[in-house]
Amino acid sequence: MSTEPPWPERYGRVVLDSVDSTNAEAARMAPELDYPTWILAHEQAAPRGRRGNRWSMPPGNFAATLVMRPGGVPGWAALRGFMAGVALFEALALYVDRTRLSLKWPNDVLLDQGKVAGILLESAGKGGQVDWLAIGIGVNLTAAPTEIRDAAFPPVSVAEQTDIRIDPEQLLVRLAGFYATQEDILTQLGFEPIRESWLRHAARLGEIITARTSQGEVIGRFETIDDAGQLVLETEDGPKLIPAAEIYF
Ligand SMILES: O=C(O)CCCC[C@@H]1SC[C@@H]2NC(=O)N[C@@H]21
Repeated sequence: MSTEPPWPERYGRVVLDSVDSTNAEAARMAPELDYPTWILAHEQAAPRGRRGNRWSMPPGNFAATLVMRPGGVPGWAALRGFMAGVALFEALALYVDRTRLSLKWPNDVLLDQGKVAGILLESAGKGGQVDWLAIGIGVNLTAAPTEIRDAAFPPVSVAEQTDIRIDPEQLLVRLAGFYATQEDILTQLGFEPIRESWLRHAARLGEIITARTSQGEVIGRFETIDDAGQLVLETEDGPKLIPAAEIYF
């Protein structure tokens, strides 16, 4: 891959040797932000994962956060997790055979059925309006963390699964390009084409899966995601819409 694509217009870029967490840095930068900005760090001392979990970042892995002030209601901002998932899928597919990659709802990337990347959305706002949104993306490029949290989806890394070495800064340029395209699609055509792209790469679509929610488990056929990104399961009691859950295959 010799030619470097251009950095997308109207996006800033900050590259740090080390930080506590790129999402924490995003929150600090947000009040002064003029335009959406990618923050990449080569080291994170306190990376965070979804649901209050810690995220582990062995050296050489990818850690970046896109911080923006998109305005609008939280549900609309949350669609950007799917946009980031599609963009990350496309960026990784420049290096790795795309048939080995898939998207696990809501926004993990799987490589050979193991978790290779996770996305953490954090936001703040008031009066029902989003003030800022941080889309934090971690990709196991060189090594998977050794502490296995989710035995159903053991962490894997690109290097260990494929022998392919990806430079984090090079991946960022490609990811930022694909992400900017997703924003253009959202502006011009709405969420529907993004929903369709996400579904094309979805893991286990049409199969029976288990969603573990705060109210218990729901088992059903993974039919689709709706226009708010909710999981739609066809269960014995009819269709169920699930806004938040961990899913198991
Ligand atoms: O739990 C998950 O699946 C989401 C993990 C997200 C990790 C990334 S690494 C870059 C950004 N900064 C953080 O502190 N977390 C996210």
